[in-house]
Amino acid sequence: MTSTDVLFERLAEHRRETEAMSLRTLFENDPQRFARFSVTLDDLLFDYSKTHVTPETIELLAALARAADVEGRRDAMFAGEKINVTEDRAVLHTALRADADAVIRVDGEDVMPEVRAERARAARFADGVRSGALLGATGERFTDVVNIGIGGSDLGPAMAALALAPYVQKGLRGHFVSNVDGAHINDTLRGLDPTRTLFLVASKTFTTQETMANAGAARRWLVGGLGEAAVGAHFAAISTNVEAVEAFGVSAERMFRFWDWVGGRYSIWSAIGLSLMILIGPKNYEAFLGGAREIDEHFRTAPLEENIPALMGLIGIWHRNVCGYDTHAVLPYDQRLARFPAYLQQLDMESNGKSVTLDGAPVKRKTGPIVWGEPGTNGQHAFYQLLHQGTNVVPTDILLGAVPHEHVGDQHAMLIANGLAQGEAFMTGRTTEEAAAILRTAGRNEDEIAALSPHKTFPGGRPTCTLAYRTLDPRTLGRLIALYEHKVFTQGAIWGINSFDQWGVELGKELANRLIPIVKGEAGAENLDASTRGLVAHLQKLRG
Ligand SMILES: O=P(O)(O)OC[C@H]1O[C@](O)(CO)[C@@H](O)[C@@H]1O
Repeated sequence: MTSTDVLFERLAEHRRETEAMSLRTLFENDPQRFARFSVTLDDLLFDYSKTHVTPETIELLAALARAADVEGRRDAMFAGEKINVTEDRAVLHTALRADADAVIRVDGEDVMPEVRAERARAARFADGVRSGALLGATGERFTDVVNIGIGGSDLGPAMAALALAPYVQKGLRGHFVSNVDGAHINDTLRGLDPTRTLFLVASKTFTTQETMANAGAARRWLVGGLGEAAVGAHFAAISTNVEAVEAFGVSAERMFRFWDWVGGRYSIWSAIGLSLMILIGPKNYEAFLGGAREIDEHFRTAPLEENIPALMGLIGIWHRNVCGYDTHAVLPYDQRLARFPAYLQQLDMESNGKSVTLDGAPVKRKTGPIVWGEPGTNGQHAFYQLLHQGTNVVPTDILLGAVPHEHVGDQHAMLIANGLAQGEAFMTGRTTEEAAAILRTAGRNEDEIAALSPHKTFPGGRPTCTLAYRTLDPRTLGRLIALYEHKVFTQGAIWGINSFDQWGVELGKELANRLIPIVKGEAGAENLDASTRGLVAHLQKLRG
């Protein structure tokens, strides 16, 4: 048995000893509970007191992190070691937001001069679009920026452009096309004017089927409107694959590079963020990077017991491996974070949805949970019923911003009150006796009370972590993303998996490529399994 196995066993035993104690009791027994189980970092507050942890739980979890050498692995990542072993790559999204004078080496070479130079090029381009120095082929100013990408080349900029809408320059609109479904590009282009539209083709590999198909469609649309000669002025590309970009016909000065040591789901900090940089401006984009840098510094230096992303990861381990909860809901009480749960799905599930350890052996325990969520208060009227009374316990993260960008009556107070109320309700629940007492006060008779009170009982004890911040500005968005990145890192290190590859997406891609000619009727279906063959035949019949 390894030292981590021993600690997992001790955690299981500790869980058995403490499970019966309700969250209510934990609060009653310890007036210092909130102070004990919350951490602040400037305006940011991470409150994990509404989870079933005691000082001993945190001690054991921190010991587990130390036994798994989370700190050593963290330092190896920041130092540019090739911790993505299956792809033989460094993992250095942190270099993209590092200090101005940082020196970070990969294979002995300082990558920072190139990082800075490429960001400066992107900033010049963004400024050119924003100021009107860079115009379309007919001399019009760009008003619409269409990012064409998918996964990490879409979710980050799309999520962030919505989150930072108050910072978008007036007169500029961002659009994000990802799905290979032609409806997506079609609906986006409808209503756009080619003379004022700039396309950014964003793809790390520049081979991704969806992106290449959509880029081709955009090119045809533009050529249809303005002719072939206009392509150069209306397209830019972001990729690690110089040759493929050139082959697509984008000139070198319209190509923005990043490097194989930036994972797709960690690439918002690279030129993949160009659409965001154009929309909010290089200065705001720098503040966004700066926010992430603050969290990097905190993650690198704070002791595990006061380290917010490490604690987020450890509490996630507690919920996943010790309490046995399968999913994790992220509930931002901040409408502009509507796409944040989707962004985190890729970050967390593509990183930690793994079944083998770094050396290829089967994992000994469950890895990444299913991550999902919707902004509050919308989710309250959809799936919270299950969160409160369902048979699955779902740990939640509630995100709360103190200061809104706009003041619409007293709606912000209503929003915050709802977020706080849900955390409180998840925690305290309502006993059957309490439900009965409320019914009695409402004048119900004893038969009605007996019939109704079980339905009006809330088990409570449903764990919540709350992240509160001043306002959703570029710096804060950078901090929030980096917190979750390092949370995912902490968990991957404890599970001993590679959080930086994504081989699990390959099989579906291969099979789709094999099926395209079959679906088009250009190849026979005889080698397919009976179900897929039957489905192809049915769809072909419907397609006529
Ligand atoms: O940027 P690319 O190379 O087009 O890849 C897009 C996405 O596809 C994936 O490889 C998964 O299919 C993601 O990891 C990545 O973010």
